[in-house]
Amino acid sequence: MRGARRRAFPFATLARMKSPSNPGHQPGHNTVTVVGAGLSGSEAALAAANAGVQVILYEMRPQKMTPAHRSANFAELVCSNSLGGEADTNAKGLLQAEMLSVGSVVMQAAHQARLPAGGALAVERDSFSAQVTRMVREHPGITVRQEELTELPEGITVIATGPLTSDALARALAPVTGGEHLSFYDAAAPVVAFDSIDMDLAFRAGRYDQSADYINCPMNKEEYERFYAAIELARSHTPHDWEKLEFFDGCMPIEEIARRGFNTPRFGPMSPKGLDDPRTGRWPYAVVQLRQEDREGRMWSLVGFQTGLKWGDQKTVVQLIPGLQNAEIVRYGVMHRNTYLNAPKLIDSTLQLREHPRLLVAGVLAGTEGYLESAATGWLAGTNAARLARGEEPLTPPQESMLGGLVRYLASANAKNFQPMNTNWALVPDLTVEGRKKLGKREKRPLMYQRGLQAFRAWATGLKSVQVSPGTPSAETVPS
Ligand SMILES: Cc1cc2nc3c(=O)[nH]c(=O)nc-3n(C[C@H](O)[C@H](O)[C@H](O)COP(=O)(O)OP(=O)(O)OC[C@H]3O[C@@H](n4cnc5c(N)ncnc54)[C@H](O)[C@@H]3O)c2cc1C
Repeated sequence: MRGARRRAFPFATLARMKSPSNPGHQPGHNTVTVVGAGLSGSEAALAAANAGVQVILYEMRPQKMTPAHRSANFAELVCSNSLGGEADTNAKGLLQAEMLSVGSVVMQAAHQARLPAGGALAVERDSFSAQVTRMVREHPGITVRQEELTELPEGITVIATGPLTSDALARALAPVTGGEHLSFYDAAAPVVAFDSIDMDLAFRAGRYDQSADYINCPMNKEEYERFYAAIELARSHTPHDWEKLEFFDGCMPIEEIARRGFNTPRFGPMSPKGLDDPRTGRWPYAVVQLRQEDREGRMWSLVGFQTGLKWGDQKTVVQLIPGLQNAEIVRYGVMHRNTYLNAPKLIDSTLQLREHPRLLVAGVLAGTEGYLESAATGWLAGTNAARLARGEEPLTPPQESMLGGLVRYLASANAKNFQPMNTNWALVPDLTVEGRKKLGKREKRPLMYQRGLQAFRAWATGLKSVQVSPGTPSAETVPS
């Protein structure tokens, strides 16, 4: 079994720690505190509780809401309702399979709440988070405290407070992170009502004849030029201070994409590739795709249209899209603060803070991007927190696995311009087969998928606290 060989937490140190900042918070030796019940915190709490330790879970909602959350539910999805592609050619597909194999609560709930979305794992958001909430609340080993934590508690703690960590806790984190936590903004896309979409202009299709789960709004050149001019004008009305900020490439506002050039949206979220317009039999000049948001299909979000435009301007821009000329916007796009640590400077691949090994971080705060990545790092942080509580070494999954690749990247990336990272194939070692010069992506990725899943399952099988589900991958030999 591969594992990081350091930072077991000595209990003598535990005894010397400061008294608790929150009255009534008294973690014992077999107790782990988890702060935040989002994607990562819910997963961390269940992983630790399933490993047999007592968990105290703090969640500040609904007493104190974040700017993006709307409910009191745990693991609320604040923007898209997709956990990414499931195929064995997709890096997210591998991470999903790894998480399923160790009984991830987020993956279980996602499968129960899934909606049709081509090759992606999309969910009905309310039933998804209701299901996670139920599983966390019903676990006998978890005590939920619905309050904001404003100081770091004593004892072994997983901090999973996400991109919208409350200001008070962010301040409390500064001394242990050396003030090296950063913040910037990213954006959510508008959602429109299905019955306001003109289906005489829009058409249902998936790219390259994949299942027709998307609604596509096609544009000819003149329509695109009008749309582009409007978005340029709208951008000039919007306060400019956010433009100096850095964005995740995968969540860049559409107006920022447009600022980079006339054709940039057409080569990004508005790409027409693989979409035959039934009216012309050809690919349009540009396309806006809509993805189903709720089980009934009454709400559809504009794919890749995260935006911080003022709401009046947003409406003008959206209604210039053919098929959306009368669109009713049921949720406007917004931009939000994002808090994360400079992971390579601060954390080990076990997700412990190097200088404060009793503290573990997970989710966006740990420098990951994405729902699935947050959940997966939550699972590892919870598992390692439980190991520390039992006096065992914390571990790192194998490097061939997607989770192993991700946490190794967090601990070892270039700290200078560190930006949150999501799952991708470059995180795991490349694959070569003896006697073959070069494998194409389509050939190689399913093999990397099997290699990663086999390695992960073998590693997880060695963890006494984890039940690894039988089944995939196939028994055929995987090249190393
Ligand atoms: C606006 C926005 C849109 C996003 N869109 C997407 C997307 O479309 N797809 C995607 O994959 N990812 C998206 N992300 C990024 C990321 O995947 C999600 O934010 C994800 O929810 C992060 O999981 P997490 O567990 O780190 O944080 P969260 O899920 O936000 O969980 C953190 C929890 O901690 C609680 N909390 C905060 N401070 C305290 C405190 N002091 N005491 C107690 N509780 C506290 C919060 O209330 C929250 O419930 C988006 C992020 C933002 C901000």
